[in-house]
Amino acid sequence: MLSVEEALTRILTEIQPLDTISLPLDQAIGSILAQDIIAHEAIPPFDNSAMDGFALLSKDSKPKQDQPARLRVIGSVAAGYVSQTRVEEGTAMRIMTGAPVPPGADAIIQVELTNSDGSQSDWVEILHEVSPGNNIRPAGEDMQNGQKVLQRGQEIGAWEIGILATLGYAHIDVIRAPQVAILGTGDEVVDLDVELQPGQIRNSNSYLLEAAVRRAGGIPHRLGIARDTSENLREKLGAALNYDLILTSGGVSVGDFDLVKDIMHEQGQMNFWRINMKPGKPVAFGHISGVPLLGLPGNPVSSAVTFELFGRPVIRKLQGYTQLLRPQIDVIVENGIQETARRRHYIRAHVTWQQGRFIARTTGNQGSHIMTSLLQANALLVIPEGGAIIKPGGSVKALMLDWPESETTA
Ligand SMILES: Nc1nc2c(c(=O)[nH]1)N[C@H]1C(S)=C(S)[C@@H](COP(=O)(O)OP(=O)(O)OC[C@H]3O[C@@H](n4cnc5c(N)ncnc54)[C@H](O)[C@@H]3O)O[C@H]1N2
Ligand code: MOO
Repeated sequence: MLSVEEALTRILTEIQPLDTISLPLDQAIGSILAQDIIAHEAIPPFDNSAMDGFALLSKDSKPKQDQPARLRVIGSVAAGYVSQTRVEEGTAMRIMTGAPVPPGADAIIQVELTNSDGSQSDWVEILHEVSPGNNIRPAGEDMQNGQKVLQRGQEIGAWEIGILATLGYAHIDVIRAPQVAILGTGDEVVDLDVELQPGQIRNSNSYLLEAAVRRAGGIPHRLGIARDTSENLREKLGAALNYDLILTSGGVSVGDFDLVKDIMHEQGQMNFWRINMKPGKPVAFGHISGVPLLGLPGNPVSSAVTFELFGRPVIRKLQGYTQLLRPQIDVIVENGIQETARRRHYIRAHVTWQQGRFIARTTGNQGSHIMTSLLQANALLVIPEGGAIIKPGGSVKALMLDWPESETTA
């Protein structure tokens, strides 16, 4: 059986980032840039005031015979307007934050350091001496015309959106999000609007996977449920060939109706089957007609955990991300663990930061059918192959499911 690391490497080797599309800026959050971003203008575009106050000649701010300099106020300039009037020696102009510095002035003094007769006053006393450039934000101080500000391959977050908007990029080239087909399998599995008959269960996996795919940045499409016949599975998978990735759940073990692997052999290729892990051993990976297919196990927890470990990195790589894997940290296991499994065990746990340490508490019954073991689980404790006994207060590695991906390879 493959190790988790081998399986990940074999999967990711087969996956390459998708092609580029142009997106309106307001839809680009979370995408990876497919172009370098060059500033085609200086930012700020013009010298402007950092304060509400007065524009003046700095040399006019010197006290005269111990008396504050008194200047004639020749006008006012608000943000959004350009003053044509020149500030000459002995004069000052009222100015607001963000307004262009009027010609002639080489400094701004904030209003709190002046004295005047109010907003209509035609004089102002300068209570502090200022140097040239005081409170002036020069053109190009932030970004210069021609400067490369963002690089191809960078993730677009809210701050990048702000910079792109500042530079006037209304559309940008990004790597497109993958279209992901999700197929449930099994004669026992029915949709949510159907009244359960004896022996039936609801198709929870497809809904969980749909949500998880969306959270990973993919565009999910539930393609229903394939019955346990080769014909029906073939037909349903045939409808999935226009997608970038196919996720199935169920039908990958050794039962009489576990047919996903057969169809992969028949219509494409199976790269591997089975990983030395619990939950999630029977994962199968390959392609049909060139479309990558990740066959996840039917047990709900196995399906959820293997999606996090393998499906999510695939969706990220398709989107052009290079950081694909969640970080692992050392945590203290509050309630201890006794584990004898031969496979590597991923135990659902809730990790919190308490008094300077990360403390993990496992989430109860770890059966791969116990969906409630996923509730509160923000981490998977990694118990090595062969098992381990960890006393209460002992330490173990935890894969942090709610920390941003920071690692590139397995
Ligand atoms: N003889 C063996 N039996 C099993 C083995 C094994 O090694 N030898 N492995 C077990 C393990 S581990 C797992 S995991 C499961 C995986 O089986 P499949 O992936 O083939 O899944 P199914 O048999 O179709 O279903 C398993 C379980 O999950 C429920 N299920 C299926 N689809 C859904 C769905 N869409 N939503 C919710 N629940 C679903 C299904 O009813 C079954 O209870 O195999 C073990 N058996
Ligand atoms: O691998 Mo199965 O997921 O242990 O139940």
